[in-house]
Amino acid sequence: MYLLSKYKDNPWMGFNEIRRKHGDVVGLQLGQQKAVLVSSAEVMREVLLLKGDIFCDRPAFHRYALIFGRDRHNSLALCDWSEVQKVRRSMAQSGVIPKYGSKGYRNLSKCIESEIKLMIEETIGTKKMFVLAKQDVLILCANIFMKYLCSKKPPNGCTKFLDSVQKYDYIFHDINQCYAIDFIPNLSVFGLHKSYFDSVEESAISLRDYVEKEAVGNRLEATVARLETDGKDEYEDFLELMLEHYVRNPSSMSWTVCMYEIGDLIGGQSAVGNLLMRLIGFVAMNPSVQKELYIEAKNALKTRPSDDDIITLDHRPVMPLTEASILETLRHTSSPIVPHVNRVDTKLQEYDISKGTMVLFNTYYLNMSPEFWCEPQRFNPSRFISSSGSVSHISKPDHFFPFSSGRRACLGYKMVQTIAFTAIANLVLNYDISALNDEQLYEMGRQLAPKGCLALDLSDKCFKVSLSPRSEK
Ligand code: HEM
Repeated sequence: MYLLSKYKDNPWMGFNEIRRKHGDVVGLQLGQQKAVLVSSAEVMREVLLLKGDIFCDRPAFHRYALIFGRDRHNSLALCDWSEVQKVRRSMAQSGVIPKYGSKGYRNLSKCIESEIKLMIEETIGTKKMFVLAKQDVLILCANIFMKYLCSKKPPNGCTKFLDSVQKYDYIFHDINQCYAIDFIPNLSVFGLHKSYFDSVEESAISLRDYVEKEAVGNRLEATVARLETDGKDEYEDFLELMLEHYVRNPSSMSWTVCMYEIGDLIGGQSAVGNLLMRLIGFVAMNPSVQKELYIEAKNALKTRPSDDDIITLDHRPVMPLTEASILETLRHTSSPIVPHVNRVDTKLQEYDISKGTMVLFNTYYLNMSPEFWCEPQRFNPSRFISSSGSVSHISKPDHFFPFSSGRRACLGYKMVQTIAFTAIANLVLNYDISALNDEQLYEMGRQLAPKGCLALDLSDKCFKVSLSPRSEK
């Protein structure tokens, strides 16, 4: 803890020092918590894949419980592995990882396109420069998530909806932090962070209420009515799929678990919003990359014209650089894998790992070390492009897995890739994106420096960019 506290601004530098001194598998005692730091792709694969059935639980941080009704097992991402988790994970998978060409995929691409089109129509008509803030990006993503998962379109300016967007981001920001009290729960007797934790819990309770009343509303009654009249397995959206499962198998998932599941997935809006804002920031700071992205988008529309001159998911195969700009943002973000915990005594390489040890993954080292990447600090999407003849395609090295792997791997990667792709492609096609002024440029550089955390500063403190409509497309 002492060594890590030396690197308050970026604890990953502390992890790197530990790796340099002691190797790829290092046992740590973090307060009352036994932990092991792993820093090689080979050992990570041992944890995530080879012994995925052993390292499948999560740490029991009190903070996690506060967000989920005082029981972290209500959460999709922070619970231990269980029969309920198996069921709700596979259900979530069919909702947020729709197969290419399926009805779900077509529905997702329609939701994304209509929201992006709306944003462009509302802003481009003015032909004036405007300021884009993180809140705008979060609202765009929240609209897509609500529409796709629950077929809901909150009215413009709806205060309950705007409040939920802000609260989801607040909770997301908190989950991405790490506190000494997580590892030394006894510190709570000193009332450390009490008012802050109270406000996190309050926001989480209010979001739970929002989900049940506004996102779900009367859909349970509607699902029951549909099943009684036609009984067909045709569901409209993820919410209906989940409610249908609840009606048919009430003993396999409680109502509370269902409400947290849909709430967790709607909350994915904040992860996508923060990543997209990062990508927009990187594009603003790197005009030469922006120019290449613009040319790629313009050419894609020429070879595959679309209604309304919008870049759609159908353009993905001919826009590898745009795809690569998302990967490069993920590399720079170096968001950590949520810690895993082993449920029985086991071994990692030749080391004994006792039951209940928390595994920390040194993804920062794998993503930012000059041992693995040429000029790792540079934002250079082309590093993910390979060419065979005149055809370019994406190629990812084996040590890069931003969404993790195995039975607890991220469920949101398709939402991230599809939304971020369509949004950035249409933004660069229509606008020149730049820093607002020198002060904002400095802030952007500071906030985008790799720190192993996906959450940007909260909306009121986050950098802003300027968008000037292009004179020609
Ligand atoms: C840039 C955005 C995102 C990144 C970098 C990211 C990354 C990750 C990582 C590294 C994990 C941990 C995997 C593990 O422990 O092995 C994870 C878990 C998870 N992610 Fe994401 N994620 C993102 C967005 C999303 C979105 C948009 C959603 C929902 C739609 C989502 C849903 C989940 C869930 C449910 C889990 C927990 C899975 C489980 O524990 O079984 N993620 N994510």
